[in-house]
Amino acid sequence: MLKKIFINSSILFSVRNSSTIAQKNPKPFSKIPTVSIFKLITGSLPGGKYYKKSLLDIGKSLNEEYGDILRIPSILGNDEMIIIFKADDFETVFRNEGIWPTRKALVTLKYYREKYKSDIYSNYGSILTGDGEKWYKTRTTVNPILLKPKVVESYRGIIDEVAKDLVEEMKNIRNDKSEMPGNFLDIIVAWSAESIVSVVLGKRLNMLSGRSNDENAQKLMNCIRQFLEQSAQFELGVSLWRYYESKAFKELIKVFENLTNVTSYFVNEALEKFENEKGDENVENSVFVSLLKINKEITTVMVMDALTAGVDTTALILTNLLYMLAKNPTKQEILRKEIFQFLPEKSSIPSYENMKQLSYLRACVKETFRTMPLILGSNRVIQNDVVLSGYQVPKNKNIALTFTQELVNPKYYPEPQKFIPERWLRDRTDNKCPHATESNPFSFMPFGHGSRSCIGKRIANMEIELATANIIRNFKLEWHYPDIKIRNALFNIPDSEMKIKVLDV
Ligand code: HEM
Repeated sequence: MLKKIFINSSILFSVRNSSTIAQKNPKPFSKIPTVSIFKLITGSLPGGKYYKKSLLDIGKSLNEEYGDILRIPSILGNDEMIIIFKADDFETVFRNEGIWPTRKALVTLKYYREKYKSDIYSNYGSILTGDGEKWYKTRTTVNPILLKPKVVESYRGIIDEVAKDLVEEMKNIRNDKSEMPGNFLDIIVAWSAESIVSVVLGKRLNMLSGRSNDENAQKLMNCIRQFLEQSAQFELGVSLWRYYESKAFKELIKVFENLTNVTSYFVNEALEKFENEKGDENVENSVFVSLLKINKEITTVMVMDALTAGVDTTALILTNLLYMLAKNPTKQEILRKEIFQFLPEKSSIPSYENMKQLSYLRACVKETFRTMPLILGSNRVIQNDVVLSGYQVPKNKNIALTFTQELVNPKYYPEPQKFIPERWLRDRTDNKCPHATESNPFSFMPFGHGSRSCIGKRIANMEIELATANIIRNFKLEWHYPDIKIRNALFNIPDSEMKIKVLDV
Protein backbone atom coordinates (compact mmCIF):
# COMPACT_ATOMS: atom_id res chain seq x y z
CA MET A 1 0.00 0.00 0.00
CA LEU A 2 2.75 2.38 1.06
CA LYS A 3 4.64 1.55 -2.10
CA LYS A 4 1.53 2.37 -4.11
CA ILE A 5 1.12 5.74 -2.39
CA PHE A 6 4.81 6.46 -2.96
CA ILE A 7 4.57 5.57 -6.64
CA ASN A 8 1.40 7.63 -7.04
CA SER A 9 2.83 10.67 -5.31
CA SER A 10 6.09 10.47 -7.26
CA ILE A 11 4.07 10.37 -10.49
CA LEU A 12 2.16 13.41 -9.28
CA PHE A 13 5.39 15.19 -8.45
CA SER A 14 7.07 14.41 -11.74
CA VAL A 15 3.95 15.42 -13.68
CA ARG A 16 3.85 18.73 -11.83
CA ASN A 17 7.51 19.40 -12.60
CA SER A 18 7.28 18.44 -16.21
CA SER A 19 4.11 20.48 -16.60
CA THR A 20 5.90 23.59 -15.33
CA ILE A 21 8.58 23.00 -17.94
CA ALA A 22 5.93 22.25 -20.56
CA GLN A 23 4.13 25.55 -19.86
CA LYS A 24 7.41 27.29 -20.78
CA ASN A 25 8.11 25.15 -23.85
CA PRO A 26 4.66 24.25 -25.03
CA LYS A 27 4.08 21.56 -27.59
CA PRO A 28 2.25 22.49 -30.77
CA PHE A 29 -1.53 22.30 -30.98
CA SER A 30 -1.35 19.49 -33.55
CA LYS A 31 0.24 17.20 -30.94
CA ILE A 32 -2.77 17.27 -28.58
CA PRO A 33 -4.04 13.68 -28.24
CA THR A 34 -7.00 13.35 -30.56
CA VAL A 35 -10.02 11.09 -30.32
CA SER A 36 -12.21 10.66 -33.35
CA ILE A 37 -15.92 11.17 -33.00
CA PHE A 38 -16.27 7.86 -34.85
CA LYS A 39 -14.46 6.15 -31.98
CA LEU A 40 -16.76 7.85 -29.50
CA ILE A 41 -19.85 6.80 -31.42
CA THR A 42 -18.79 3.17 -31.87
CA GLY A 43 -17.73 3.10 -28.22
CA SER A 44 -21.28 4.13 -27.29
CA LEU A 45 -22.86 1.23 -29.19
CA PRO A 46 -23.64 -2.12 -27.47
CA GLY A 47 -20.36 -3.79 -26.56
CA GLY A 48 -18.45 -0.48 -26.72
CA LYS A 49 -16.55 0.84 -23.71
CA TYR A 50 -18.88 3.84 -23.22
CA TYR A 51 -22.08 1.85 -23.73
CA LYS A 52 -24.64 2.72 -21.05
CA LYS A 53 -21.96 4.55 -19.06
CA SER A 54 -22.88 7.76 -17.26
CA LEU A 55 -21.28 10.99 -18.48
CA LEU A 56 -19.29 11.01 -15.25
CA ASP A 57 -17.76 7.63 -16.15
CA ILE A 58 -17.17 8.64 -19.77
CA GLY A 59 -15.33 11.77 -18.61
CA LYS A 60 -13.23 9.65 -16.27
CA SER A 61 -12.37 7.09 -19.01
CA LEU A 62 -11.36 9.83 -21.47
CA ASN A 63 -9.14 11.47 -18.86
CA GLU A 64 -7.50 8.15 -18.00
CA GLU A 65 -7.02 7.16 -21.62
CA TYR A 66 -5.87 10.44 -23.21
CA GLY A 67 -4.52 12.53 -20.34
CA ASP A 68 -5.42 16.02 -19.13
CA ILE A 69 -6.18 17.48 -22.56
CA LEU A 70 -7.70 15.97 -25.67
CA ARG A 71 -9.17 17.08 -28.95
CA ILE A 72 -12.29 15.98 -30.76
CA PRO A 73 -12.08 17.24 -34.36
CA SER A 74 -15.06 18.89 -36.01
CA ILE A 75 -17.54 16.59 -37.75
CA LEU A 76 -20.95 17.03 -39.38
CA GLY A 77 -22.15 20.19 -37.69
CA ASN A 78 -20.20 19.65 -34.44
CA ASP A 79 -17.45 22.17 -33.81
CA GLU A 80 -13.99 21.02 -32.94
CA MET A 81 -13.71 20.71 -29.18
CA ILE A 82 -10.77 20.72 -26.78
CA ILE A 83 -11.54 18.89 -23.55
CA ILE A 84 -9.63 19.76 -20.39
CA PHE A 85 -9.75 18.33 -16.85
CA LYS A 86 -7.41 20.37 -14.64
CA ALA A 87 -8.21 23.27 -12.30
CA ASP A 88 -5.12 25.24 -13.40
CA ASP A 89 -6.28 25.02 -17.01
CA PHE A 90 -9.83 26.10 -16.01
CA GLU A 91 -8.31 29.20 -14.48
CA THR A 92 -6.40 29.96 -17.70
CA VAL A 93 -9.56 29.58 -19.78
CA PHE A 94 -11.68 31.78 -17.51
CA ARG A 95 -8.99 34.45 -17.51
CA ASN A 96 -9.14 34.44 -21.32
CA GLU A 97 -12.89 34.27 -21.85
CA GLY A 98 -13.22 37.94 -22.86
CA ILE A 99 -15.79 40.55 -21.83
CA TRP A 100 -18.71 38.82 -23.52
CA PRO A 101 -17.91 35.17 -22.86
CA THR A 102 -19.33 32.63 -25.30
CA ARG A 103 -20.70 29.31 -24.06
CA LYS A 104 -21.77 26.85 -26.76
CA ALA A 105 -24.47 24.95 -24.93
CA LEU A 106 -28.17 24.27 -25.35
CA VAL A 107 -27.56 24.53 -29.06
CA THR A 108 -30.98 23.21 -30.10
CA LEU A 109 -32.79 25.70 -27.85
CA LYS A 110 -30.63 28.48 -29.28
CA TYR A 111 -31.42 27.32 -32.83
CA TYR A 112 -35.16 27.23 -32.06
CA ARG A 113 -35.15 30.69 -30.51
CA GLU A 114 -33.15 32.23 -33.37
CA LYS A 115 -35.21 30.58 -36.10
CA TYR A 116 -38.74 30.80 -34.70
CA LYS A 117 -38.73 33.36 -31.89
CA SER A 118 -36.53 36.15 -33.15
CA ASP A 119 -39.30 38.65 -32.27
CA ILE A 120 -38.84 37.96 -28.53
CA TYR A 121 -35.04 38.23 -28.74
CA SER A 122 -34.71 41.02 -31.32
CA ASN A 123 -33.30 43.70 -28.99
CA TYR A 124 -32.19 41.78 -25.92
CA GLY A 125 -30.42 38.42 -26.04
CA SER A 126 -31.36 35.49 -23.86
CA ILE A 127 -29.15 35.19 -20.79
CA LEU A 128 -29.00 31.44 -21.26
CA THR A 129 -28.51 31.09 -25.02
CA GLY A 130 -27.58 34.59 -26.19
CA ASP A 131 -24.15 35.93 -27.02
CA GLY A 132 -22.18 39.14 -27.40
CA GLU A 133 -23.50 42.58 -26.68
CA LYS A 134 -27.18 41.53 -26.70
CA TRP A 135 -26.49 38.96 -23.96
CA TYR A 136 -24.54 41.59 -22.02
CA LYS A 137 -27.40 44.13 -22.13
CA THR A 138 -29.86 41.63 -20.66
CA ARG A 139 -27.43 40.14 -18.16
CA THR A 140 -26.33 43.48 -16.71
CA THR A 141 -29.94 44.62 -16.33
CA VAL A 142 -31.03 41.44 -14.55
CA ASN A 143 -27.88 41.01 -12.38
CA PRO A 144 -28.90 43.50 -9.65
CA ILE A 145 -32.33 41.91 -9.33
CA LEU A 146 -31.28 38.27 -9.13
CA LEU A 147 -27.88 38.59 -7.51
CA LYS A 148 -27.97 41.44 -4.99
CA PRO A 149 -28.16 39.79 -1.53
CA LYS A 150 -30.58 42.43 -0.22
CA VAL A 151 -33.00 41.89 -3.10
CA VAL A 152 -32.76 38.09 -2.91
CA GLU A 153 -33.43 38.40 0.82
CA SER A 154 -36.87 39.85 0.07
CA TYR A 155 -37.92 36.46 -1.40
CA ARG A 156 -37.13 34.54 1.81
CA GLY A 157 -40.74 34.56 3.05
CA ILE A 158 -42.29 33.11 -0.09
CA ILE A 159 -39.51 30.53 -0.54
CA ASP A 160 -39.98 29.37 3.05
CA GLU A 161 -43.74 29.14 2.52
CA VAL A 162 -43.20 26.78 -0.44
CA ALA A 163 -40.64 24.76 1.57
CA LYS A 164 -43.25 24.26 4.32
CA ASP A 165 -45.74 23.10 1.67
CA LEU A 166 -43.20 20.50 0.58
CA VAL A 167 -42.96 19.23 4.17
CA GLU A 168 -46.78 18.89 4.32
CA GLU A 169 -46.77 17.10 0.98
CA MET A 170 -44.14 14.65 2.25
CA LYS A 171 -46.35 13.87 5.26
CA ASN A 172 -49.28 13.18 2.94
CA ILE A 173 -47.58 11.04 0.33
CA ARG A 174 -45.51 8.67 2.48
CA ASN A 175 -46.69 5.06 2.34
CA ASP A 176 -47.33 2.65 5.22
CA LYS A 177 -43.56 2.08 5.54
CA SER A 178 -43.15 5.87 5.86
CA GLU A 179 -41.32 5.94 2.52
CA MET A 180 -41.58 8.47 -0.23
CA PRO A 181 -43.04 7.16 -3.49
CA GLY A 182 -40.61 6.05 -6.21
CA ASN A 183 -41.38 9.23 -8.19
CA PHE A 184 -40.35 11.50 -5.29
CA LEU A 185 -38.15 13.42 -7.75
CA ASP A 186 -41.34 14.59 -9.54
CA ILE A 187 -42.65 16.01 -6.25
CA ILE A 188 -39.38 17.84 -5.73
CA VAL A 189 -39.55 19.18 -9.29
CA ALA A 190 -43.05 20.51 -8.41
CA TRP A 191 -41.55 22.19 -5.31
CA SER A 192 -38.80 23.73 -7.42
CA ALA A 193 -41.21 24.98 -10.11
CA GLU A 194 -43.47 26.40 -7.41
CA SER A 195 -40.53 28.19 -5.75
CA ILE A 196 -39.09 29.78 -8.87
CA VAL A 197 -42.51 30.80 -10.24
CA SER A 198 -43.42 32.44 -6.94
CA VAL A 199 -40.11 34.37 -6.87
CA VAL A 200 -40.07 35.34 -10.52
CA LEU A 201 -43.78 35.95 -11.16
CA GLY A 202 -45.08 36.46 -7.63
CA LYS A 203 -47.67 33.77 -8.37
CA ARG A 204 -48.50 30.59 -6.47
CA LEU A 205 -49.26 27.63 -8.75
CA ASN A 206 -50.23 25.38 -5.81
CA MET A 207 -48.62 22.39 -7.46
CA LEU A 208 -47.88 20.64 -4.18
CA SER A 209 -50.52 18.68 -2.25
CA GLY A 210 -52.15 17.98 -5.63
CA ARG A 211 -54.04 21.23 -5.15
CA SER A 212 -53.38 22.67 -8.57
CA ASN A 213 -56.10 22.45 -11.15
CA ASP A 214 -54.27 24.94 -13.31
CA GLU A 215 -53.69 23.10 -16.56
CA ASN A 216 -50.91 25.54 -17.50
CA ALA A 217 -49.00 24.73 -14.33
CA GLN A 218 -49.11 21.04 -15.28
CA LYS A 219 -48.08 21.87 -18.84
CA LEU A 220 -45.09 23.84 -17.56
CA MET A 221 -43.91 20.85 -15.50
CA ASN A 222 -44.33 18.44 -18.40
CA CYS A 223 -42.43 20.70 -20.79
CA ILE A 224 -39.52 21.09 -18.39
CA ARG A 225 -39.25 17.32 -17.86
CA GLN A 226 -39.44 16.66 -21.60
CA PHE A 227 -36.81 19.31 -22.27
CA LEU A 228 -34.47 17.63 -19.78
CA GLU A 229 -35.00 14.17 -21.28
CA GLN A 230 -35.27 14.95 -24.99
CA SER A 231 -32.60 17.56 -25.59
CA ALA A 232 -29.73 15.47 -24.19
CA GLN A 233 -29.37 13.28 -27.30
CA PHE A 234 -28.93 16.40 -29.46
CA GLU A 235 -26.66 18.22 -27.02
CA LEU A 236 -24.33 15.28 -26.59
CA GLY A 237 -24.38 13.55 -29.97
CA VAL A 238 -23.45 14.47 -33.54
CA SER A 239 -25.45 17.51 -34.75
CA LEU A 240 -27.10 15.79 -37.72
CA TRP A 241 -30.20 17.87 -36.98
CA ARG A 242 -28.47 20.78 -38.64
CA TYR A 243 -28.84 18.88 -41.97
CA TYR A 244 -31.94 16.79 -41.41
CA GLU A 245 -34.81 17.34 -38.98
CA SER A 246 -35.66 13.86 -37.69
CA LYS A 247 -38.94 12.97 -35.99
CA ALA A 248 -37.23 13.18 -32.59
CA PHE A 249 -35.86 16.61 -33.42
CA LYS A 250 -39.28 17.85 -34.53
CA GLU A 251 -40.72 16.58 -31.26
CA LEU A 252 -38.07 18.52 -29.35
CA ILE A 253 -38.99 21.68 -31.29
CA LYS A 254 -42.60 21.05 -30.23
CA VAL A 255 -41.45 20.88 -26.59
CA PHE A 256 -39.68 24.25 -26.99
CA GLU A 257 -42.82 25.66 -28.61
CA ASN A 258 -45.02 24.44 -25.76
CA LEU A 259 -42.57 25.74 -23.18
CA THR A 260 -42.52 29.15 -24.86
CA ASN A 261 -46.32 29.24 -25.11
CA VAL A 262 -46.92 28.32 -21.50
CA THR A 263 -44.29 30.80 -20.30
CA SER A 264 -45.86 33.51 -22.48
CA TYR A 265 -49.20 32.69 -20.91
CA PHE A 266 -47.76 33.30 -17.42
CA VAL A 267 -45.98 36.46 -18.56
CA ASN A 268 -49.20 37.90 -20.06
CA GLU A 269 -51.18 36.98 -16.98
CA ALA A 270 -48.62 38.73 -14.74
CA LEU A 271 -48.60 41.76 -17.06
CA GLU A 272 -52.36 42.04 -16.86
CA LYS A 273 -52.25 41.79 -13.07
CA PHE A 274 -49.55 44.44 -12.95
CA GLU A 275 -51.59 46.82 -15.14
CA ASN A 276 -54.67 46.33 -12.95
CA GLU A 277 -52.77 46.90 -9.75
CA LYS A 278 -50.71 49.86 -10.96
CA GLY A 279 -50.38 52.50 -8.29
CA ASP A 280 -51.31 50.05 -5.54
CA GLU A 281 -48.45 50.19 -3.02
CA ASN A 282 -49.22 46.72 -1.71
CA VAL A 283 -48.42 44.99 -5.01
CA GLU A 284 -46.43 41.89 -4.15
CA ASN A 285 -42.72 42.01 -4.73
CA SER A 286 -41.41 39.78 -7.52
CA VAL A 287 -38.53 39.72 -9.95
CA PHE A 288 -41.12 40.34 -12.64
CA VAL A 289 -42.45 43.54 -11.13
CA SER A 290 -38.97 44.87 -10.34
CA LEU A 291 -37.79 44.24 -13.90
CA LEU A 292 -40.97 45.45 -15.52
CA LYS A 293 -40.32 48.86 -14.05
CA ILE A 294 -37.04 48.88 -15.99
CA ASN A 295 -37.82 47.16 -19.28
CA LYS A 296 -40.74 45.02 -20.50
CA GLU A 297 -38.81 43.17 -23.24
CA ILE A 298 -36.08 42.06 -20.85
CA THR A 299 -38.73 40.88 -18.42
CA THR A 300 -40.14 38.37 -20.92
CA VAL A 301 -36.67 37.17 -21.90
CA MET A 302 -35.69 36.69 -18.26
CA VAL A 303 -38.85 34.73 -17.34
CA MET A 304 -38.24 32.37 -20.28
CA ASP A 305 -34.70 31.70 -19.04
CA ALA A 306 -35.52 31.39 -15.36
CA LEU A 307 -38.27 28.84 -15.97
CA THR A 308 -36.08 26.89 -18.39
CA ALA A 309 -32.89 26.82 -16.30
CA GLY A 310 -34.16 27.17 -12.74
CA VAL A 311 -36.41 24.17 -12.13
CA ASP A 312 -34.70 20.82 -12.71
CA THR A 313 -31.31 22.06 -11.58
CA THR A 314 -32.46 23.03 -8.09
CA ALA A 315 -34.75 20.00 -7.81
CA LEU A 316 -31.96 17.55 -8.60
CA ILE A 317 -29.58 19.06 -6.07
CA LEU A 318 -32.20 18.95 -3.29
CA THR A 319 -33.00 15.32 -4.17
CA ASN A 320 -29.30 14.41 -4.09
CA LEU A 321 -28.82 16.22 -0.77
CA LEU A 322 -31.74 14.44 0.93
CA TYR A 323 -30.41 11.13 -0.37
CA MET A 324 -26.90 11.88 0.93
CA LEU A 325 -28.27 12.84 4.36
CA ALA A 326 -30.42 9.68 4.45
CA LYS A 327 -27.31 7.60 3.67
CA ASN A 328 -25.13 9.41 6.22
CA PRO A 329 -27.12 9.40 9.50
CA THR A 330 -24.25 10.73 11.63
CA LYS A 331 -23.87 13.80 9.43
CA GLN A 332 -27.65 14.20 9.39
CA GLU A 333 -27.70 14.25 13.20
CA ILE A 334 -25.01 16.96 13.34
CA LEU A 335 -27.08 18.99 10.90
CA ARG A 336 -30.29 18.45 12.89
CA LYS A 337 -28.56 19.63 16.06
CA GLU A 338 -27.49 22.82 14.32
CA ILE A 339 -30.98 23.39 12.91
CA PHE A 340 -32.65 22.79 16.32
CA GLN A 341 -30.31 25.30 17.89
CA PHE A 342 -31.23 28.09 15.48
CA LEU A 343 -34.79 27.10 14.58
CA PRO A 344 -36.35 25.81 17.80
CA GLU A 345 -39.92 25.85 16.45
CA LYS A 346 -41.08 23.86 13.45
CA SER A 347 -43.22 26.75 12.33
CA SER A 348 -40.54 29.41 12.68
CA ILE A 349 -39.52 31.24 9.54
CA PRO A 350 -35.73 31.18 9.38
CA SER A 351 -34.46 34.74 9.31
CA TYR A 352 -31.37 35.96 7.50
CA GLU A 353 -29.54 35.94 10.86
CA ASN A 354 -30.64 32.33 11.59
CA MET A 355 -29.53 31.10 8.19
CA LYS A 356 -26.16 32.79 8.46
CA GLN A 357 -25.50 30.63 11.53
CA LEU A 358 -26.24 27.38 9.66
CA SER A 359 -22.70 26.76 8.46
CA TYR A 360 -23.02 22.96 8.62
CA LEU A 361 -26.09 23.16 6.36
CA ARG A 362 -24.13 25.14 3.78
CA ALA A 363 -21.28 22.62 4.08
CA CYS A 364 -23.72 19.75 3.40
CA VAL A 365 -24.99 21.53 0.28
CA LYS A 366 -21.43 22.05 -1.00
CA GLU A 367 -20.48 18.45 -0.28
CA THR A 368 -23.52 17.33 -2.28
CA PHE A 369 -22.49 19.50 -5.23
CA ARG A 370 -19.06 17.85 -4.99
CA THR A 371 -20.07 14.22 -4.55
CA MET A 372 -23.13 14.22 -6.84
CA PRO A 373 -22.43 16.87 -9.49
CA LEU A 374 -25.27 17.91 -11.71
CA ILE A 375 -23.25 18.63 -14.80
CA LEU A 376 -20.01 17.44 -16.30
CA GLY A 377 -18.78 21.02 -16.77
CA SER A 378 -19.19 24.06 -18.96
CA ASN A 379 -17.44 25.50 -22.00
CA ARG A 380 -15.97 28.72 -23.35
CA VAL A 381 -14.58 30.00 -26.64
CA ILE A 382 -11.22 31.47 -25.67
CA GLN A 383 -10.39 34.99 -26.86
CA ASN A 384 -6.57 34.71 -26.69
CA ASP A 385 -3.87 32.19 -27.51
CA VAL A 386 -3.15 30.17 -24.36
CA VAL A 387 -1.15 27.20 -23.11
CA LEU A 388 -3.21 24.37 -21.62
CA SER A 389 -1.59 21.32 -20.05
CA GLY A 390 1.62 22.09 -21.91
CA TYR A 391 0.07 22.52 -25.38
CA GLN A 392 -0.42 25.68 -27.42
CA VAL A 393 -4.09 26.40 -28.03
CA PRO A 394 -4.92 29.22 -30.44
CA LYS A 395 -7.71 31.73 -29.76
CA ASN A 396 -11.31 31.08 -30.86
CA LYS A 397 -11.13 27.39 -29.92
CA ASN A 398 -14.09 25.92 -28.09
CA ILE A 399 -12.88 24.53 -24.78
CA ALA A 400 -14.97 22.03 -22.78
CA LEU A 401 -14.07 22.27 -19.10
CA THR A 402 -14.79 18.93 -17.45
CA PHE A 403 -15.18 19.84 -13.78
CA THR A 404 -15.96 16.40 -12.41
CA GLN A 405 -12.49 14.87 -12.27
CA GLU A 406 -11.11 17.56 -9.95
CA LEU A 407 -14.07 17.10 -7.61
CA VAL A 408 -12.70 13.68 -6.72
CA ASN A 409 -9.03 14.60 -6.88
CA PRO A 410 -7.49 13.55 -3.53
CA LYS A 411 -4.98 16.38 -3.88
CA TYR A 412 -7.85 18.79 -3.20
CA TYR A 413 -10.35 16.53 -1.44
CA PRO A 414 -8.74 13.75 0.60
CA GLU A 415 -10.92 10.63 0.81
CA PRO A 416 -12.90 12.04 -2.12
CA GLN A 417 -15.54 9.30 -2.25
CA LYS A 418 -16.69 10.04 1.30
CA PHE A 419 -19.43 12.54 2.19
CA ILE A 420 -17.56 14.81 4.62
CA PRO A 421 -19.31 18.20 4.99
CA GLU A 422 -16.71 19.14 7.65
CA ARG A 423 -14.16 19.73 4.90
CA TRP A 424 -16.03 22.95 4.00
CA LEU A 425 -16.08 24.44 7.50
CA ARG A 426 -13.76 27.33 8.12
CA ASP A 427 -13.58 27.00 11.89
CA ARG A 428 -12.84 23.29 11.96
CA THR A 429 -12.70 21.81 15.40
CA ASP A 430 -11.45 18.46 14.17
CA ASN A 431 -7.92 19.04 12.87
CA LYS A 432 -7.81 15.63 11.24
CA CYS A 433 -10.61 16.53 8.92
CA PRO A 434 -9.53 16.90 5.28
CA HIS A 435 -9.95 20.54 4.49
CA ALA A 436 -11.52 21.77 1.23
CA THR A 437 -11.36 25.48 1.90
CA GLU A 438 -7.63 25.38 1.20
CA SER A 439 -8.12 23.69 -2.15
CA ASN A 440 -7.88 25.37 -5.54
CA PRO A 441 -11.09 27.45 -6.00
CA PHE A 442 -11.15 26.43 -9.67
CA SER A 443 -11.60 22.81 -8.57
CA PHE A 444 -15.13 23.55 -7.33
CA MET A 445 -17.49 25.62 -9.50
CA PRO A 446 -21.02 24.20 -9.26
CA PHE A 447 -22.44 27.43 -10.66
CA GLY A 448 -19.66 28.08 -13.17
CA HIS A 449 -17.41 31.11 -13.03
CA GLY A 450 -17.17 34.74 -14.08
CA SER A 451 -19.66 37.05 -15.72
CA ARG A 452 -21.44 34.07 -17.36
CA SER A 453 -21.81 32.11 -14.14
CA CYS A 454 -25.28 31.08 -12.98
CA ILE A 455 -27.50 34.10 -12.47
CA GLY A 456 -29.86 32.08 -10.26
CA LYS A 457 -27.23 30.87 -7.79
CA ARG A 458 -28.38 32.94 -4.81
CA ILE A 459 -32.03 32.06 -5.31
CA ALA A 460 -31.14 28.37 -5.82
CA ASN A 461 -29.03 28.26 -2.66
CA MET A 462 -31.78 29.94 -0.66
CA GLU A 463 -34.38 27.48 -1.96
CA ILE A 464 -32.19 24.46 -1.18
CA GLU A 465 -31.18 25.69 2.29
CA LEU A 466 -34.72 26.58 3.36
CA ALA A 467 -36.20 23.32 2.04
CA THR A 468 -33.49 21.25 3.76
CA ALA A 469 -33.79 23.15 7.05
CA ASN A 470 -37.56 22.60 7.10
CA ILE A 471 -37.29 18.93 6.13
CA ILE A 472 -34.57 18.06 8.65
CA ARG A 473 -36.45 20.06 11.32
CA ASN A 474 -39.46 17.77 10.72
CA PHE A 475 -38.12 14.39 9.62
CA LYS A 476 -35.41 11.87 10.22
CA LEU A 477 -34.37 10.52 6.80
CA GLU A 478 -33.31 6.91 6.19
CA TRP A 479 -32.15 4.93 3.15
CA HIS A 480 -32.67 1.15 3.06
CA TYR A 481 -31.85 0.31 -0.55
CA PRO A 482 -28.71 -0.21 -2.66
CA ASP A 483 -26.92 2.95 -3.83
CA ILE A 484 -28.85 4.76 -6.54
CA LYS A 485 -27.68 4.74 -10.14
CA ILE A 486 -27.13 7.87 -12.19
CA ARG A 487 -28.14 8.19 -15.83
CA ASN A 488 -27.55 10.79 -18.52
CA ALA A 489 -30.20 13.31 -19.46
CA LEU A 490 -29.32 16.95 -19.93
CA PHE A 491 -28.00 16.61 -16.37
CA ASN A 492 -26.85 13.64 -14.30
CA ILE A 493 -30.10 12.35 -12.86
CA PRO A 494 -31.02 9.54 -10.47
CA ASP A 495 -32.03 6.37 -12.26
CA SER A 496 -33.54 4.69 -9.20
CA GLU A 497 -36.69 5.11 -7.21
CA MET A 498 -36.06 7.72 -4.52
CA LYS A 499 -37.80 5.81 -1.74
CA ILE A 500 -36.36 7.82 1.14
CA LYS A 501 -37.91 6.89 4.49
CA VAL A 502 -39.16 9.90 6.46
CA LEU A 503 -39.90 9.54 10.18
CA ASP A 504 -41.32 12.33 12.31
CA VAL A 505 -38.98 13.94 14.83
C1 HEM B 1 -28.74 24.21 -7.92
C2 HEM B 1 -29.23 24.87 -8.93
C3 HEM B 1 -28.45 25.39 -10.10
C4 HEM B 1 -27.24 25.00 -10.61
C5 HEM B 1 -26.31 23.91 -10.09
C6 HEM B 1 -26.95 25.84 -11.76
C7 HEM B 1 -25.79 25.77 -12.51
C8 HEM B 1 -25.51 26.59 -13.58
C9 HEM B 1 -24.29 26.55 -14.34
C10 HEM B 1 -23.12 25.60 -14.10
C11 HEM B 1 -24.38 27.50 -15.31
C12 HEM B 1 -23.31 27.81 -16.37
C13 HEM B 1 -22.28 28.72 -15.77
C14 HEM B 1 -21.03 28.94 -16.60
O1 HEM B 1 -20.98 28.56 -17.76
O2 HEM B 1 -20.07 29.54 -16.04
C15 HEM B 1 -25.66 28.17 -15.15
C16 HEM B 1 -26.10 29.21 -15.93
C17 HEM B 1 -27.34 29.78 -15.79
N1 HEM B 1 -28.29 29.52 -14.83
FE1 HEM B 1 -28.12 28.20 -13.32
N2 HEM B 1 -28.00 26.71 -11.93
C18 HEM B 1 -28.92 26.48 -10.93
C19 HEM B 1 -30.10 27.17 -10.72
C20 HEM B 1 -30.57 28.20 -11.49
C21 HEM B 1 -31.75 28.97 -11.22
C22 HEM B 1 -32.69 28.79 -10.01
C23 HEM B 1 -31.91 29.86 -12.24
C24 HEM B 1 -33.04 30.85 -12.38
C25 HEM B 1 -32.92 32.09 -12.38
C26 HEM B 1 -30.78 29.67 -13.15
C27 HEM B 1 -30.55 30.38 -14.31
C28 HEM B 1 -29.40 30.32 -15.06
C29 HEM B 1 -29.15 31.15 -16.23
C30 HEM B 1 -30.11 32.15 -16.84
C31 HEM B 1 -27.85 30.82 -16.69
C32 HEM B 1 -27.09 31.44 -17.86
C33 HEM B 1 -26.17 32.53 -17.33
C34 HEM B 1 -25.34 33.22 -18.43
O3 HEM B 1 -24.95 32.54 -19.37
O4 HEM B 1 -25.11 34.44 -18.32
N3 HEM B 1 -29.99 28.66 -12.65
N4 HEM B 1 -26.32 27.60 -14.08
